[in-house]
Amino acid sequence: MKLALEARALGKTFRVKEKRAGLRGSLRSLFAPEWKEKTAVDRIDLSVAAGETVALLGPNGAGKSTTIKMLTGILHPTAGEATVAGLTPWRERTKLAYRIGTVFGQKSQLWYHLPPIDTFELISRVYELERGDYAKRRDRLVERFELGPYLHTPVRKLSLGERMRCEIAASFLHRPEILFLDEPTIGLDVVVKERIREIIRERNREEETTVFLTSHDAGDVEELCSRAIVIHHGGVLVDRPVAHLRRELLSSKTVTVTLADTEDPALAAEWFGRRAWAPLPEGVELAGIEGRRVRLSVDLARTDMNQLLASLTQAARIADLTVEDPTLEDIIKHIYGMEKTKGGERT
Ligand SMILES: Nc1ncnc2c1ncn2[C@@H]1O[C@H](COP(=O)(O)OP(=O)(O)OP(=O)(O)O)[C@@H](O)[C@H]1O
Repeated sequence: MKLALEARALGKTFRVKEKRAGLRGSLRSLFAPEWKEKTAVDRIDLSVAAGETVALLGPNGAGKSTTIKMLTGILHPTAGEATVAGLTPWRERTKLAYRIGTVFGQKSQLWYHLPPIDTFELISRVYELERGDYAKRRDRLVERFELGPYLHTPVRKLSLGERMRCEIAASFLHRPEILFLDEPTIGLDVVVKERIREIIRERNREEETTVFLTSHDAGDVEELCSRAIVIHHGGVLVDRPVAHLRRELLSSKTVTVTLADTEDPALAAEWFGRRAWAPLPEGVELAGIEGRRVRLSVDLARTDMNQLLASLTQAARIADLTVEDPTLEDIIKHIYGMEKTKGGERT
């Protein structure tokens, strides 16, 4: 198996100024600052095979951006080693730039006052792309991302969605082997998100581009990635195929019951909260009530689903009933929760 990237005991500790309390403390901090060490990434191990699509997940402050910055050579680690496309990122950053693409959702790589076509041209010169090949590739990306109408408009006048499509097209121009994406769809509408994901998937399929992304959007993970690495407090918590996350980590189902319209919706709360069961059976939680629709979260380890459905149909006249897997969003929340509980036990 060819590796696209590998990190061993990779860590980053920042030195941060500790602020003292009060005005006098602030003044003292100004003239005699007190420093403390802050671990952003705690000696993580990870490896990604060539052609794989991997999501790096974690709550705010978990160390995702710091990890990506070390893997792309922007930051020097304070511990450990990493190899990306066979290179040490922070020592061979220029060489690495030819082999990888980067997209930071919060930071533009396009020249703000220039139209995207000029940035594309500059990129083609920086990477010394062959003219004919570059023109063909640019035209194909322009067509796939539907950039035609914005190509000659200065970037500062583009909407966020238009700009992000240009950003991602720009990162693909030099045929990177590995694409690093930090929050690529943040703030975009569903249509643009979908378009971006579709083209990233296409590049992965056709050119076997390795994708390594961070996102708070479960859709990015579900639609783009085959594996998820969850980090928390700077360390790796879970590393699993996305398809397994659901099965292995949350043994719950969401049951949605729609009461028949002969039933009074005002009674729903009473039925499910008090009348039908008082209290709700063990392992069943009321997840929400909207009019006649009631959502229940059911823990399969503690509840017999057959019995539950039977008692539901007895308790009320039901127009519709669905049983679904929890969303990836729920699962990720659950994983963070697991870590919190562990943290609680430790302290
Ligand atoms: N330059 C820096 N100096 C000091 N501390 C930093 C620096 N950069 C990051 N940190 C700290 O390191 C930790 C990890 O930050 P990082 O940006 O990697 O998290 P993240 O997982 O990307 O979070 P988010 O989802 O909010 O973007 C945070 O506590 C952050 O405050």
